[in-house]
Amino acid sequence: MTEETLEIRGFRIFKGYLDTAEQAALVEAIRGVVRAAPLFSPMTPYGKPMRVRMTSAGRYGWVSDRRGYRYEERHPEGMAWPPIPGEVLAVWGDLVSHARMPDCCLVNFYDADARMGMHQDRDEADFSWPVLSVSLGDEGLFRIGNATRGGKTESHWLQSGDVVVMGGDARLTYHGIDRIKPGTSMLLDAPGRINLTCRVVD
Ligand SMILES: O=C(O)CCC(=O)C(=O)O
Ligand SMILES: [Fe+2]
Repeated sequence: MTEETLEIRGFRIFKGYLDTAEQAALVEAIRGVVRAAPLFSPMTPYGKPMRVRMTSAGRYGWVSDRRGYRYEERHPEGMAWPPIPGEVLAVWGDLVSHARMPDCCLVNFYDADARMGMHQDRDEADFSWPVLSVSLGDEGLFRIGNATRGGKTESHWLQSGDVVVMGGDARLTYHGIDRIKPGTSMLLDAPGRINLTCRVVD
């Protein structure tokens, strides 16, 4: 159900890709992931807590602590990550590839005052695979920068149901979430935003 597709600096933004029922089904599936692998608050390698809480599904999950950013086969509490929900894989299949499925679906939960600083996603082995992002819940202000840190940026409010494909030259472009706008979606029971990013890891 894509309403329109935008392209900003090579980021393909499918506005309203998921309808309300599809969004609700994804939220249910993610609740299952969180029951199996609870959200945790990662530390940056510099010892500062990250503002988002996160968990993962798939063969690998993304973690961060004093030892650095990396993928691990186990949650910090020791359990294996649950499988990536079929609803998420379906979006990947439609927009990226049927030939290879992602190894990791990172789940980021933003509460009303969470944000994510500008960064590149570069812990994966093969940058020819895009990162696919799904937004659920309150709107988030997505900032898109450049191939190196700094410089002029462009921003776009990501809404519930929007899907972004970050591939090609945009794969290593800096990006982040400046803030969310609590109360802009009724999808979740409380203010907040969920973002899913699917990644091919190795
Ligand atoms: O929350 C978002 O929309 C982006 C998340 C992100 O960039 C990441 O998890 O690497
Ligand atoms: Fe990212």
